[in-house]
Amino acid sequence: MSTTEQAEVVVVGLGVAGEAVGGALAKAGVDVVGIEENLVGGECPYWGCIPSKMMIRAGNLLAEARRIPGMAGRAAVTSDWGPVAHRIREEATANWDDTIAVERFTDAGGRFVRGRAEILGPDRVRVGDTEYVASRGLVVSTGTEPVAPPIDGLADTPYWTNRGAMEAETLPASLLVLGGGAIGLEIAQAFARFGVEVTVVEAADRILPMEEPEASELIAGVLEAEGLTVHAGTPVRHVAYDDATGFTVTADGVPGELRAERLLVATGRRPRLSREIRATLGAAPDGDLVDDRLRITDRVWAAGDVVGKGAFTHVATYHADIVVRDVLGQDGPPADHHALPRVTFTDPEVGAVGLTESAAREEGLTVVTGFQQASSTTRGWIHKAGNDGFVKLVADADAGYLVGATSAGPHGGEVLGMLALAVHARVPLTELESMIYAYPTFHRGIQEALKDLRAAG
Ligand SMILES: Cc1cc2nc3c(=O)[nH]c(=O)nc-3n(C[C@H](O)[C@H](O)[C@H](O)COP(=O)(O)OP(=O)(O)OC[C@H]3O[C@@H](n4cnc5c(N)ncnc54)[C@H](O)[C@@H]3O)c2cc1C
Ligand SMILES: NC(=O)c1ccc[n+]([C@@H]2O[C@H](COP(=O)([O-])OP(=O)(O)OC[C@H]3O[C@@H](n4cnc5c(N)ncnc54)[C@H](O)[C@@H]3O)[C@@H](O)[C@H]2O)c1
Repeated sequence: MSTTEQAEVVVVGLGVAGEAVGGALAKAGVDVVGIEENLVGGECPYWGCIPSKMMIRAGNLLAEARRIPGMAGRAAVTSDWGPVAHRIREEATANWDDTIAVERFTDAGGRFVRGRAEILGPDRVRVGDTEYVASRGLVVSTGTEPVAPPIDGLADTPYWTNRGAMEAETLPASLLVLGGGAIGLEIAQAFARFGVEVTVVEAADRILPMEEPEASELIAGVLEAEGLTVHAGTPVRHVAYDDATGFTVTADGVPGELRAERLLVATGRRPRLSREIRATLGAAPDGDLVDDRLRITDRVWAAGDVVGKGAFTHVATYHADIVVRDVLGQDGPPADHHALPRVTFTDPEVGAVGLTESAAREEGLTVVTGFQQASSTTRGWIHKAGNDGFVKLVADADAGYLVGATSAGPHGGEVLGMLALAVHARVPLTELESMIYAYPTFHRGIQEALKDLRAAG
């Protein structure tokens, strides 16, 4: 027999966004039911940001040690995946156990339900035999799921998504990575630094196709110099698997067959929100899911990856703050994604904010750009080994401020900080030109790129 439970707010999906919304509302005294079918905390702590960055930190240590010859003496480097797998199990994920996160939510006053929520309408969901009715609001924070491309044979193979890679206790001898985006490249480089023979196959004509072409060229060059093989513009036609020989892949433009012990599919993610559920919630079938208060309709909010404005943890927490304020009836700035920052944590890191040059041109802006190689700055020259990188600025010449920027290089994600502020606050170029840049820092490359931008127009 089915039962009905009332709540003020029902949150579907307690990943980064849902956990933040549910926890904050519960702390504010709102009667919240939070529903999670898997682990409270979502993709980021268990299979995403945190474990991948532990791998990257370890891989970067190996790479730095290998840079010692010619710079600081000799180093004999022997890699061991054991401490990385152990850290991911013990420190990051508690062996993929969310007890602490559940307690954090219930201690705040939330009512926790483990199970898959079926959204029945703008004010109700069902989990098993229980219907939960929300008197004040429904929050949809169901995240994204990996997309598997319709490649002949792929579905019948035991390929990895990010989850398989994050859970790896031992490393394969060889890895084929489908997709040269953030997930594919971060994992590819980290695994390769531990001795895995890695091949990346990207369907678009360059890896990191969403970022500046200079970034794609930079990272492809660095990866190839580290011994990885990178194929771009080579869509995969067929995948096969055999226990004895592993994976075999054929791709247009790649002679013969590619073989590897493991295959990672990292070809993008899609929101966990079907067209039927959009309709059930009263959203249009296509286009923006939410308004600038993150409302789908009057009493239904969405937050995080599912919104489709950037699949990043910082977007999920940004959305969560806005939803919490709006549910509580508090004032605050509306959601604004014009200065969306993102960092691909390869080495060198590719930090970017706002529009790329081509995106700015597509918007019809009068675009002017400035560029500076990291190795030509004093700090980059001193740094020497591992100094690949650049700063690229994209300005709206008519408005006189930056609309986008890329900082690739050592600490590229940190250098991004002031560029993100400049794009966010639409700081006039004249202000950026008149400030003092500490010497010798990587961010002084911004000052040089500004000079280049002025010289260009
Ligand atoms: C390998 C990898 C590395 C990443 N690295 C970074 C990084 O360095 N920096 C960064 O900013 N971002 C990174 N991300 C992205 C980041 O993980 C996501 O942006 C973030 O997790 C989004 O949070 P969310 O709450 O929107 O979604 P999720 O974390 O996906 O949470 C959604 C939750 O909803 C639950 N759910 C879905 N449907 C239902 C239902 N019907 N009923 C009940 N529960 C449901 C799911 O089980 C899940 O727990 C990475 C992602 C991956 C895969
Ligand atoms: N550092 C970070 O912040 C970070 C790290 C990892 C993931 N993420 C988030 O997760 C999202 C998903 O990551 P992702 O790397 O899966 O997606 P992505 O969209 O960033 O990259 C997918 C890549 O796969 C390529 N591709 C698509 N179909 C293909 C095919 N059939 N064969 C070969 N290549 C194909 C695309 O052209 C693209 O380059 C990212 O967009 C990002 O928002 C963020």
